Amino acid sequence: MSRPGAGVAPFLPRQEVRRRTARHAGGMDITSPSAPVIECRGLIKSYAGQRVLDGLDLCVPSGRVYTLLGRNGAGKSTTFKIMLGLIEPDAGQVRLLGQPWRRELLDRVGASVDGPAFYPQLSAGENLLVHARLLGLGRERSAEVLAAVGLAGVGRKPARSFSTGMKARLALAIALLADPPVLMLDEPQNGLDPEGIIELRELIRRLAAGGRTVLISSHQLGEIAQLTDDIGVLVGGRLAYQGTLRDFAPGGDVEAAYLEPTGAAR
Ligand SMILES: Nc1ncnc2c1ncn2[C@@H]1O[C@H](COP(=O)(O)OP(=O)(O)OP(=O)(O)O)[C@@H](O)[C@H]1O
Repeated sequence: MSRPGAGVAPFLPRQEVRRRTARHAGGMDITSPSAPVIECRGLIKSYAGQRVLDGLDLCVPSGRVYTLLGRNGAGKSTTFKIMLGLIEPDAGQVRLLGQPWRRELLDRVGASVDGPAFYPQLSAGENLLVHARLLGLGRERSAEVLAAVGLAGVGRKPARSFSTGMKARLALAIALLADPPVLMLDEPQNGLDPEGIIELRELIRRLAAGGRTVLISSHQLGEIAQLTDDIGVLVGGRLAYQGTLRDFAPGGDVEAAYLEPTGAAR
Protein backbone atom coordinates (compact mmCIF):
# COMPACT_ATOMS: atom_id res chain seq x y z
CA MET A 1 0.00 0.00 0.00
CA SER A 2 2.73 2.45 0.79
CA ARG A 3 5.93 2.87 -1.04
CA PRO A 4 9.13 3.71 0.75
CA GLY A 5 9.31 7.46 0.54
CA ALA A 6 11.85 10.14 1.08
CA GLY A 7 13.06 10.57 4.63
CA VAL A 8 10.74 12.21 7.07
CA ALA A 9 11.31 15.86 7.84
CA PRO A 10 13.28 16.36 11.06
CA PHE A 11 11.61 17.96 14.02
CA LEU A 12 11.56 21.73 14.17
CA PRO A 13 13.32 23.48 17.02
CA ARG A 14 10.98 23.54 20.01
CA GLN A 15 10.54 27.35 19.94
CA GLU A 16 9.52 27.24 16.30
CA VAL A 17 6.98 24.52 16.98
CA ARG A 18 5.58 26.57 19.85
CA ARG A 19 5.35 29.61 17.56
CA ARG A 20 3.48 27.65 14.93
CA THR A 21 1.23 25.68 17.23
CA ALA A 22 0.34 28.78 19.19
CA ARG A 23 -1.60 30.03 16.22
CA HIS A 24 -2.97 26.57 15.41
CA ALA A 25 -1.02 26.37 12.19
CA GLY A 26 -1.52 23.13 10.35
CA GLY A 27 1.72 21.24 10.51
CA MET A 28 3.34 17.89 10.77
CA ASP A 29 5.75 18.52 13.59
CA ILE A 30 5.21 17.78 17.19
CA THR A 31 7.17 18.93 20.20
CA SER A 32 8.35 15.56 21.49
CA PRO A 33 11.89 14.79 20.44
CA SER A 34 11.24 11.03 20.55
CA ALA A 35 11.13 9.03 17.33
CA PRO A 36 7.77 8.80 15.59
CA VAL A 37 6.10 5.41 15.81
CA ILE A 38 3.28 6.12 13.36
CA GLU A 39 3.65 8.52 10.47
CA CYS A 40 1.42 9.42 7.56
CA ARG A 41 2.65 11.60 4.73
CA GLY A 42 0.41 13.14 2.10
CA LEU A 43 -2.46 10.69 2.48
CA ILE A 44 -5.19 11.19 -0.07
CA LYS A 45 -8.39 9.16 -0.11
CA SER A 46 -11.64 9.69 -1.96
CA TYR A 47 -14.83 7.66 -1.96
CA ALA A 48 -16.85 7.90 -5.18
CA GLY A 49 -15.13 11.14 -6.13
CA GLN A 50 -15.63 12.66 -2.68
CA ARG A 51 -12.24 13.54 -1.16
CA VAL A 52 -12.05 12.62 2.52
CA LEU A 53 -8.31 12.85 3.13
CA ASP A 54 -6.53 15.62 1.30
CA GLY A 55 -2.81 15.30 1.87
CA LEU A 56 -2.92 14.25 5.51
CA ASP A 57 0.36 14.41 7.44
CA LEU A 58 0.33 12.86 10.89
CA CYS A 59 3.10 11.96 13.30
CA VAL A 60 2.70 10.01 16.54
CA PRO A 61 5.76 10.09 18.81
CA SER A 62 6.83 7.10 20.84
CA GLY A 63 5.45 6.39 24.29
CA ARG A 64 2.66 8.94 24.16
CA VAL A 65 -1.09 9.06 23.94
CA TYR A 66 -2.16 10.81 20.75
CA THR A 67 -5.78 11.62 19.97
CA LEU A 68 -7.05 12.17 16.47
CA LEU A 69 -9.92 14.57 16.92
CA GLY A 70 -12.54 15.43 14.35
CA ARG A 71 -16.23 15.78 13.81
CA ASN A 72 -18.41 13.01 12.38
CA GLY A 73 -17.31 12.14 8.89
CA ALA A 74 -13.98 13.99 9.18
CA GLY A 75 -12.09 10.87 8.11
CA LYS A 76 -10.76 9.47 11.39
CA SER A 77 -11.79 5.86 10.71
CA THR A 78 -10.57 6.16 7.14
CA THR A 79 -7.16 7.20 8.47
CA PHE A 80 -7.08 4.27 10.91
CA LYS A 81 -8.12 1.81 8.20
CA ILE A 82 -5.32 3.04 5.93
CA MET A 83 -2.76 2.74 8.73
CA LEU A 84 -3.97 -0.81 9.38
CA GLY A 85 -3.93 -1.81 5.72
CA LEU A 86 -7.70 -2.37 5.62
CA ILE A 87 -8.10 0.10 2.77
CA GLU A 88 -5.66 1.58 0.26
CA PRO A 89 -4.96 5.29 0.06
CA ASP A 90 -5.12 6.89 -3.38
CA ALA A 91 -1.74 8.46 -2.59
CA GLY A 92 0.63 8.95 0.30
CA GLN A 93 2.74 6.85 2.61
CA VAL A 94 2.52 5.31 6.03
CA ARG A 95 5.45 4.38 8.23
CA LEU A 96 5.12 2.19 11.31
CA LEU A 97 7.78 1.78 13.98
CA GLY A 98 10.17 3.82 11.86
CA GLN A 99 9.79 1.64 8.77
CA PRO A 100 7.81 1.85 5.54
CA TRP A 101 4.44 0.14 6.02
CA ARG A 102 4.35 -3.60 5.51
CA ARG A 103 1.84 -6.09 6.82
CA GLU A 104 4.26 -7.90 9.15
CA LEU A 105 4.70 -4.72 11.18
CA LEU A 106 1.07 -5.09 12.27
CA ASP A 107 2.20 -8.00 14.48
CA ARG A 108 3.33 -5.27 16.84
CA VAL A 109 0.11 -3.26 16.64
CA GLY A 110 -3.03 -3.93 18.64
CA ALA A 111 -6.04 -2.37 16.97
CA SER A 112 -9.74 -1.88 17.22
CA VAL A 113 -11.65 -0.24 14.40
CA ASP A 114 -15.35 -0.59 13.57
CA GLY A 115 -16.02 -2.55 16.75
CA PRO A 116 -14.74 -6.00 17.67
CA ALA A 117 -14.55 -8.99 15.39
CA PHE A 118 -15.95 -11.69 17.66
CA TYR A 119 -17.81 -14.97 17.56
CA PRO A 120 -21.34 -14.10 18.70
CA GLN A 121 -22.10 -17.51 20.19
CA LEU A 122 -18.93 -17.58 22.34
CA SER A 123 -18.40 -15.90 25.70
CA ALA A 124 -15.86 -13.12 26.21
CA GLY A 125 -13.37 -15.61 27.66
CA GLU A 126 -13.86 -18.07 24.80
CA ASN A 127 -13.49 -15.31 22.23
CA LEU A 128 -10.25 -14.24 23.83
CA LEU A 129 -8.99 -17.81 23.94
CA VAL A 130 -9.56 -18.17 20.19
CA HIS A 131 -7.49 -15.03 19.55
CA ALA A 132 -4.91 -16.08 22.15
CA ARG A 133 -4.39 -19.48 20.46
CA LEU A 134 -3.94 -17.77 17.09
CA LEU A 135 -1.23 -15.66 18.72
CA GLY A 136 0.34 -18.63 20.48
CA LEU A 137 -0.70 -17.35 23.91
CA GLY A 138 -2.18 -19.29 26.79
CA ARG A 139 -5.29 -19.22 28.96
CA GLU A 140 -3.48 -17.20 31.63
CA ARG A 141 -2.97 -14.18 29.37
CA SER A 142 -6.64 -14.29 28.27
CA ALA A 143 -7.75 -14.19 31.90
CA GLU A 144 -5.36 -11.33 32.65
CA VAL A 145 -6.65 -9.21 29.79
CA LEU A 146 -10.27 -10.06 30.58
CA ALA A 147 -9.74 -8.72 34.09
CA ALA A 148 -7.90 -5.63 32.81
CA VAL A 149 -10.93 -4.55 30.75
CA GLY A 150 -13.48 -5.39 33.46
CA LEU A 151 -15.04 -8.41 31.78
CA ALA A 152 -13.86 -11.06 34.22
CA GLY A 153 -17.30 -11.32 35.81
CA VAL A 154 -19.43 -11.84 32.71
CA GLY A 155 -19.10 -15.62 32.77
CA ARG A 156 -20.54 -17.68 29.95
CA LYS A 157 -22.87 -15.05 28.53
CA PRO A 158 -22.58 -15.16 24.71
CA ALA A 159 -21.02 -12.09 23.12
CA ARG A 160 -24.09 -11.56 20.90
CA SER A 161 -26.02 -10.48 24.00
CA PHE A 162 -23.38 -7.97 25.12
CA SER A 163 -24.22 -4.30 25.50
CA THR A 164 -22.35 -1.79 23.32
CA GLY A 165 -20.01 -1.03 26.21
CA MET A 166 -19.25 -4.71 26.80
CA LYS A 167 -18.48 -5.12 23.11
CA ALA A 168 -16.15 -2.11 23.33
CA ARG A 169 -14.38 -3.75 26.29
CA LEU A 170 -14.05 -7.02 24.38
CA ALA A 171 -12.57 -5.16 21.40
CA LEU A 172 -10.04 -3.55 23.71
CA ALA A 173 -9.20 -6.91 25.29
CA ILE A 174 -8.51 -8.43 21.88
CA ALA A 175 -6.28 -5.46 20.97
CA LEU A 176 -4.32 -5.83 24.23
CA LEU A 177 -3.89 -9.58 24.12
CA ALA A 178 -0.39 -9.74 22.63
CA ASP A 179 0.76 -6.78 24.75
CA PRO A 180 1.76 -4.84 21.61
CA PRO A 181 4.00 -1.77 21.79
CA VAL A 182 1.54 0.18 19.62
CA LEU A 183 -2.22 0.48 20.04
CA MET A 184 -4.61 2.05 17.56
CA LEU A 185 -8.10 2.35 18.98
CA ASP A 186 -10.83 3.99 16.92
CA GLU A 187 -13.25 5.70 19.32
CA PRO A 188 -12.60 3.30 22.21
CA GLN A 189 -14.85 5.26 24.59
CA ASN A 190 -17.94 4.70 22.46
CA GLY A 191 -20.64 2.94 24.42
CA LEU A 192 -18.72 2.91 27.69
CA ASP A 193 -20.42 3.99 30.91
CA PRO A 194 -18.70 6.61 33.14
CA GLU A 195 -16.89 3.89 35.11
CA GLY A 196 -15.76 2.30 31.85
CA ILE A 197 -14.45 5.63 30.55
CA ILE A 198 -12.45 6.20 33.73
CA GLU A 199 -11.10 2.63 33.67
CA LEU A 200 -10.18 3.00 30.00
CA ARG A 201 -8.40 6.28 30.71
CA GLU A 202 -6.41 4.72 33.55
CA LEU A 203 -5.58 1.68 31.46
CA ILE A 204 -4.39 3.80 28.51
CA ARG A 205 -2.32 6.02 30.80
CA ARG A 206 -0.74 2.93 32.37
CA LEU A 207 0.07 1.53 28.94
CA ALA A 208 1.73 4.79 27.87
CA ALA A 209 3.62 5.00 31.17
CA GLY A 210 4.93 1.52 30.40
CA GLY A 211 6.34 2.76 27.09
CA ARG A 212 3.51 1.87 24.68
CA THR A 213 2.34 4.30 22.06
CA VAL A 214 -1.41 4.76 21.94
CA LEU A 215 -3.30 6.39 19.08
CA ILE A 216 -7.02 6.86 19.59
CA SER A 217 -9.74 8.77 17.81
CA SER A 218 -12.41 10.64 19.64
CA HIS A 219 -14.81 13.53 19.65
CA GLN A 220 -15.19 13.65 23.42
CA LEU A 221 -13.42 16.91 24.23
CA GLY A 222 -13.71 16.67 28.02
CA GLU A 223 -12.28 13.18 28.10
CA ILE A 224 -9.39 14.09 25.79
CA ALA A 225 -8.31 16.78 28.23
CA GLN A 226 -7.74 14.13 30.89
CA LEU A 227 -6.26 11.46 28.70
CA THR A 228 -4.06 12.63 25.90
CA ASP A 229 -0.54 14.03 25.54
CA ASP A 230 -0.87 15.11 21.92
CA ILE A 231 -3.70 15.83 19.55
CA GLY A 232 -4.25 16.14 15.84
CA VAL A 233 -7.36 18.00 14.71
CA LEU A 234 -8.65 16.66 11.41
CA VAL A 235 -10.49 19.26 9.33
CA GLY A 236 -11.03 19.21 5.58
CA GLY A 237 -8.90 16.10 5.15
CA ARG A 238 -5.79 17.54 6.83
CA LEU A 239 -4.60 18.33 10.31
CA ALA A 240 -5.52 21.88 11.23
CA TYR A 241 -3.46 21.39 14.39
CA GLN A 242 -0.94 18.85 15.54
CA GLY A 243 1.01 19.15 18.73
CA THR A 244 0.81 18.84 22.46
CA LEU A 245 -2.46 19.25 24.29
CA ARG A 246 -0.69 21.78 26.52
CA ASP A 247 0.10 24.02 23.55
CA PHE A 248 -3.36 23.54 22.08
CA ALA A 249 -5.19 24.48 25.24
CA PRO A 250 -2.71 26.20 27.58
CA GLY A 251 -5.46 26.94 30.10
CA GLY A 252 -6.71 23.36 30.00
CA ASP A 253 -10.00 24.20 28.31
CA VAL A 254 -9.93 21.95 25.24
CA GLU A 255 -13.50 22.77 24.29
CA ALA A 256 -12.79 26.51 24.17
CA ALA A 257 -9.59 25.99 22.18
CA TYR A 258 -11.43 23.74 19.75
CA LEU A 259 -14.33 26.13 19.28
CA GLU A 260 -12.58 29.50 19.34
CA PRO A 261 -13.19 31.47 16.12
CA THR A 262 -9.65 31.07 14.86
CA GLY A 263 -9.39 27.59 16.33
CA ALA A 264 -8.45 24.38 14.64
CA ALA A 265 -11.98 23.19 14.10
CA ARG A 266 -12.85 26.14 11.85
N1 LIG B 1 -16.67 2.66 2.23
C1 LIG B 1 -17.10 3.89 2.05
N2 LIG B 1 -17.76 4.25 0.94
C2 LIG B 1 -18.17 5.51 0.73
N3 LIG B 1 -18.00 6.52 1.61
C3 LIG B 1 -17.36 6.23 2.76
C4 LIG B 1 -16.88 4.92 3.04
N4 LIG B 1 -16.28 4.94 4.25
C5 LIG B 1 -16.38 6.21 4.70
N5 LIG B 1 -17.04 6.99 3.81
C6 LIG B 1 -17.32 8.42 3.95
O1 LIG B 1 -16.08 9.08 4.23
C7 LIG B 1 -16.28 10.12 5.18
C8 LIG B 1 -15.34 9.89 6.35
O2 LIG B 1 -15.78 8.74 7.03
P1 LIG B 1 -15.02 8.20 8.32
O3 LIG B 1 -15.79 7.02 8.81
O4 LIG B 1 -13.60 8.02 8.01
O5 LIG B 1 -15.20 9.44 9.31
P2 LIG B 1 -15.05 9.53 10.90
O6 LIG B 1 -14.29 10.79 11.17
O7 LIG B 1 -14.48 8.26 11.43
O8 LIG B 1 -16.56 9.70 11.34
P3 LIG B 1 -17.30 9.30 12.74
O9 LIG B 1 -16.76 10.22 13.80
O10 LIG B 1 -18.73 9.59 12.44
O11 LIG B 1 -17.03 7.86 12.99
C9 LIG B 1 -17.75 10.11 5.52
O12 LIG B 1 -18.40 11.09 4.73
C10 LIG B 1 -18.21 8.73 5.13
O13 LIG B 1 -19.56 8.72 4.76
